Order: sequence, then structure tokens, then C-alpha cells
Amino acid sequence: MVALLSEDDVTAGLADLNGWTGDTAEIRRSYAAPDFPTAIRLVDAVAVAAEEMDHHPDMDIRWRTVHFTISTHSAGGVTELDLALARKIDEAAAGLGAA
Ligand SMILES: C[C@H](O)[C@H](O)[C@H]1CNC2=NC(N)=NC(=O)C2=N1
Repeated sequence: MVALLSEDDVTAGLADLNGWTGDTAEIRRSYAAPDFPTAIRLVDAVAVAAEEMDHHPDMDIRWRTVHFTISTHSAGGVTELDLALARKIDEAAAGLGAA
């Protein structure tokens, strides 16, 4: 099973990401897309990445803003898998002009 990260590991991991916050329980970030269809495209792109990784974020769509919350359910908190998925989400968002 993948290991839970310490508070220091999570802090260091968040510092390497752009705009993500959180703690040892979960990490989160919201992106504003240019419009609603683009927000849905972001969700779709993240769905593809999540399936490839077999690691799935919670996604909450509010018009053109998408809120992502990630933790590793099986471990009960934040692991390297969550930081890796956050990087993938950042890439997808950048490609769609969501920030
Ligand atoms: C069987 C399958 O690998 C697991 O249920 C996966 C699926 N996606 C998952 N996603 C997340 N975020 N945490 C998990 O523990 C998890 N487990």
C-alpha cells in the first residue's frame, strides 16, 4: 500500500505545485476556465488522466469554476499519488487556459 506523507512532505509537495493548498488529509485547488464548456473539457481531460492512474479526484463544477479535492482513500490521507495527480491536473488546466 502507498505510504501516507508526513506534514513536512505535504508542505514540500505543495510548494512544488502551483496554487494547491491542503494538509495531510487532502489537497485542493480551484481553476476558473474561460467558459462552461471549457470547464467540462477540463473535467473530461482529468477523467482520462485519472483512469490512466487509477486515482480519482473529487470534482465539483460551478459554472466555469472547477474545484478539485484529492486524497488517497485507501491510505486515509495524502500520498505521492495525490501530488502526481495534482501535477496532471495542472497540465490539463494549463492546456485549456484554466487558472
Ligand atoms: C480498486 C481501485 O484501484 C481503487 O478503488 C482506487 C480507485 N481510485 C482511487 N482514487 C483515490 N483518490 N483514492 C483511492 O484510494 C482510489 N482507489
